[in-house]
Formats: sequence, structure tokens, C-alpha cells
Amino acid sequence: MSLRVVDTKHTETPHKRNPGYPLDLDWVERVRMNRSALERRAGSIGARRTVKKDYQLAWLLKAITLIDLTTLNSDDTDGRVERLCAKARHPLRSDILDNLGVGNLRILPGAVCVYHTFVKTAVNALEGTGIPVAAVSTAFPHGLAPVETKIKEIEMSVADGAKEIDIVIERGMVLRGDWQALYDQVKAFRKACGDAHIKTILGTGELATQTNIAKASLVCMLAGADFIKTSTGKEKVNANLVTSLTMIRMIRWFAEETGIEIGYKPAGGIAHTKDALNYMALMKEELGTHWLQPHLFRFGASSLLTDIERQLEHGLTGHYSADYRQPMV
Ligand SMILES: O=C[C@H](O)COP(=O)(O)O
Repeated sequence: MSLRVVDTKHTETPHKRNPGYPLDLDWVERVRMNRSALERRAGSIGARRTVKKDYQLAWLLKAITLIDLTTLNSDDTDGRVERLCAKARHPLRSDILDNLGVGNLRILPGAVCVYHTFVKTAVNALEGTGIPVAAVSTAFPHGLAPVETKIKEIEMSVADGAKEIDIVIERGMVLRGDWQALYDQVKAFRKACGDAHIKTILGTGELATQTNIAKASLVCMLAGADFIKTSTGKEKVNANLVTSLTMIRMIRWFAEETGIEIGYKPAGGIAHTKDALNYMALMKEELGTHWLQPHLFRFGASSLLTDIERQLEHGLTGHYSADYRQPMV
């Protein structure tokens, strides 16, 4: 099997972190997106692109290294988080790995993503693996709390050992076009994160237009975001290819202007292998294979790994196994 696309996880890739830039309102004003052109382009991805056989197996192994393995439920418990972390330690059954001939590869997910309450539990459960814990923060999923409370929440998650903080922006700031307020708040969040990387969740399904999504992406990047992320998974409309194209093109524009590479994280409702492959194809075509690395691309997903494991098993045996054979939590 060709494993060109699988790299060993958690090796350090030299990467210049976004230092943040002044808010350039002229640039924000110039941003425009054409929804029908985006839809045409996004529609061509699933229709035209297929990854076959051995290459598909390799892409699926790669996809696992790009997942933020997530549990964000009101009934989460320490036990569920510990089971999720156990899955993160061994994302694929050893018989599948052996039969694929990759039993020697260390394939681990990009991160485990939990609420603040469970950061310590996850940090303990992942000790020695190098898998970072990501905490959703700033009054996830709505982002509506006093800014002081939100900053305190970030600080507490960082103190508990979170290496990545997924903040949510206030959608109202975008809908009002109050770019200065959005910039100031994200900049304050970034400062509170310190060395922890900040992913800014836009809540794209609630931002009304692709132009708003594009402008919000730019403002977050100017304010110092390490990643821009689509959704909390709790909006009515979560990640999709059209919105992804908008955000990816803003990442490209930002990189052209500043030389800084920002990560992209589609999240919410990404549960099937085919969807994952489409997102990866989009990234490869728009930004290049280079961007398909854990420090530049993640899936936020609670159930994608189960489907990938089933597909890998199907690739080996020709049969689909029941979901319970790949339990998540
Ligand atoms: O950030 C991650 C999302 O909340 C996960 O959403 P999901 O449960 O639809 O996969």
C-alpha cells in the first residue's frame, strides 16, 4: 500500500505561529464572496474526486491523524471522557492495523476535545501519548457571557493542561458588522491562551452570508487565531463544503499577504468517510497537500472515526461490521 500521505504523528513540524496583525478595516471592506460561484466549485469536489483502493486506505489513515476526537454533550462524565481517551490511544483495532501492514505506525488523532470540566481527566488519561487536549471555551456554544468570565474560563483550561482552546465568537458582532469589537475580543482571548493554540469558532450557520463568514475569518486571523473553525456542532447548519471554500480562500489570501499559515477546522455533522475525503480533497486542491497536517487541518468530529474504522475493515474483508464492533465511548 502507498502510505505517502501518512506521516508519523506528533513529530514537530517547524511552523511559524500567527503573531496577529493590526485590524485593517480597508481589507475587511474589500472582502466579497460570490455564493453561486462557491456552490459550483464546491459541487465539483464530491462529483469529480474519488480516491481509490490503496490510496483510499492511506487517506483514511491520514484522516484519523487529523481528527479532534470530540465529546461535547450535556451528559458527559469523567468515565465517558476516559473511554474516549482510551480510544484516542488506540484509534484502530490492532487486527485492522496488522492486516493493513501498518502495525508499526503510530497513528493517533490530532487532539481530544472536551468541555473545561473534563480537561484534567483527559490530560491524565492521555499522559505519555503526546496527544493534546483541546477545551471548548468562552461560553461554548453560544459565546454569550461577560468577557471577563470568558477570559477566566480560558485561563482555567490552560492551567488544567489544555494545549488548544476552541473559543466561540459572538455572532452578533458579525451580524452588526462590529469588526473592532470582534477583533478586540479575539485578541484578548488569544492573549489569555498564552502558548496554547487558539481555534476560533465562527458559528458559520448563524452568520447569514458567505461574505460575513469571509470577513469574520479575516478579522479572527488578524487578531491572532491559529485556526479558524466553522461550527460548534450545535447550530442548525454546521460544516459544509461551500462555507469551507470561503474560509479556505481567506486562509490562502491571508497567507499570500502575511506569509502566515492558518489552520482550518470544519466541525459539526462530519460523520462519514466520504465527507472526510471530500474535505481533504478540497484542502489539497485549494491549499496543497502541505496543509493536510495536524497543525494545519483538523476535523471536529464525534463519530467520524467509527465510520473510518468500518470502511478500513470493509477494505480488508469486503464486509461491513456493526457499529458496536468499533465502540467510541
Ligand atoms: O467541534 C466538534 C463538534 O462539536 C462535533 O460535532 P459532531 O458531534 O456533529 O461530530
